[in-house]
Amino acid sequence: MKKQELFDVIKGNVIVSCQALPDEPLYVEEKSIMYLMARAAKQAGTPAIRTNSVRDVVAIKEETGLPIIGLIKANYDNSDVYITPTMKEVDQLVEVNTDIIALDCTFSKRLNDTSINTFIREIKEKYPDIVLMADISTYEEGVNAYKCGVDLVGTTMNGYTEQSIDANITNLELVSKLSKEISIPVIAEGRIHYPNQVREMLDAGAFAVVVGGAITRPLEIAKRFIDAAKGELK
Ligand SMILES: CC(=O)N[C@H](C=O)[C@@H](O)[C@H](O)[C@H](O)COP(=O)(O)O
Repeated sequence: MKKQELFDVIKGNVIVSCQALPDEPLYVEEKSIMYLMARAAKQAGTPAIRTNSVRDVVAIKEETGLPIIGLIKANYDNSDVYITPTMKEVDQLVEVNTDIIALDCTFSKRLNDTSINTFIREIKEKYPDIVLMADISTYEEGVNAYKCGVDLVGTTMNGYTEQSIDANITNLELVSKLSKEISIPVIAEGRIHYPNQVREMLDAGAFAVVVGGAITRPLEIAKRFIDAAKGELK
C-alpha cells in the first residue's frame, strides 16, 4: 500500500499490535499463532496490524490482507536498541513487503556507537520508497527523527529508556507536544490499557493509536485482574 493510502486507512483509528516473544505464553515454536489474534483484531475493525518478526508479518498478511507495521526485535551486545536495530532487520522486513517499518529512533546507545541519523539516511538511500515509523521515547528524539525524514513518529519507547524516565513525561503530554511541533502523523503507543485513553490520545492530537498488550497479551491482562484482587489496582 502506498503511503497516502496507508495514512488514510489508519487516520483516527486503532492499530492492534499482535506480538509474542519466545518467553511469552502465546509464542509457539513450530508455528506462528499470532495470526489468530490478528483475525480477531480485523473482525473488530482494525485497519492495520503492528507485529514483530518475519514469520508473524507473513502469517498476519496472509490471514488478514491488512497493511502491516513490521519490526524485528533483535538484541546485540553493547547496544541498548532492540527494535529493528540494524540494516539486516530492515532488509528482512523489506523482503516480505512490510508496509511500514518501525525502528528505534531514540538516542540510546546503538551497535558500534553508530548514530540514528546515519542509520535513517542509509535506509532511505537503500530503499527510497520505504515508509518508516520512528519509535521514540522523548520529545527531542521525535523532533530529530522528523528532521531526518521519517514518515511517522510513535511514542512507543517512552518510559522504556533512561532518558525518558528522567524526562518524566506521559505519553499523552508527549503526543500533544509532538503533534503541535511536527507535520507528520504522531502515533500514540505504549501502555494504553482502556478505551477512554484512545479517545484522549486522539483528542490530544494523535493521528492514530496503537494498542498491544491490553488486547493481545493474555498474561498481562490476567495479571492486572489478579493484582486488582490483591489491592494493586494499576
Ligand atoms: C517497549 C516495546 O518494546 N514495545 C513493543 C513495540 O513494538 C511492544 O512490545 C508493545 O506491545 C507495543 O509497543 C504496544 O504497546 P502496549 O503493548 O503497551 O500497548
